[in-house]
Amino acid sequence: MFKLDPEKELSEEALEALCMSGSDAIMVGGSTGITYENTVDLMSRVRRFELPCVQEVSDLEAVVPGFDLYLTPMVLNTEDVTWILERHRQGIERYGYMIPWELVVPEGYIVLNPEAAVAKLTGAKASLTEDAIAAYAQIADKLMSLPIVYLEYSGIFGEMDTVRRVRRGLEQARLFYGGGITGPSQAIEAASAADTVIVGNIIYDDLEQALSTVAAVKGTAE
Ligand SMILES: CC(C)=CCC/C(C)=C/CC/C(C)=C/CC/C(C)=C/CC/C(C)=C/CC/C(C)=C/CC/C(C)=C/COP(=O)(O)OP(=O)(O)O
Ligand SMILES: O=P(O)(O)OC[C@@H](O)CO
Ligand SMILES: [Mg+2]
Repeated sequence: MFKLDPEKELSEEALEALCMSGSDAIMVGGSTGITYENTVDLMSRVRRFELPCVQEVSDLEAVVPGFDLYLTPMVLNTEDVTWILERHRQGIERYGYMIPWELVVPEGYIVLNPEAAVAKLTGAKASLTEDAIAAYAQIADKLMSLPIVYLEYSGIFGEMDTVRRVRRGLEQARLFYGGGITGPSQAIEAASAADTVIVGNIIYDDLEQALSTVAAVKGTAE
């Protein structure tokens, strides 16, 4: 899945290449600079193509009707309750009966790069032992019954042994991996360790490398 950041510029050609790449879906989201306007704009551009388009909700001002799904992060490794349930309470109070609950899917986020914007924003305690990471994942899977555990290494390529260990411990949750995938070999590694891989920043740094991850993950590379 490609994660497109509404704050960043993307040419029509680049967007078309991403949407026609064979990727399973486009996720729209980012941790900073997300507005209603830039989200609507990106959603309507992606909507010209047939693949599913999901919003990863990060700001209450930027909730946009019309996505296929709403992924809702809950950051598990922060002590700031804002990012676990307070924004969510505010969202429910604000949008009430307009919320299409059948389209809302919570994600148990474990933020693992202390330098990432998301770690700073949420005050995540991101320098964790492997045991602690595995324990957070078990909380998401077994205590909270969250359908998605997201290992978020945003900006750096993570420790694949840790990703594999987390996945082995999950009973019902799907494991999302995101962070530092800059080409096909890392995409293959991550895809063999997790259920879903998310490719973000490289889209804006080297589009060809980003595109090459799709065939690599799907095993259709020449
Ligand atoms: C009416 C309607 C259509 C409603 C649907 C919306 C909905 C789900 C309503 C239900 C109410 C509800 C549960 C709302 C939640 C609202 C909310 C704002 C929750 C907070 C989410 C959260 C924890 C945000 C913190 C930041 C975060 C985890 C962002 C995720 C994306 C991410 C990590 C991007 C990477 O960031 P990037 O910008 O790329 O950073 P780098 O610089 O590191 O690259
Ligand atoms: O931008 P990168 O490092 O590819 O990470 C992808 C995604 O997990 C970010 O939320
Ligand atoms: Mg990014």
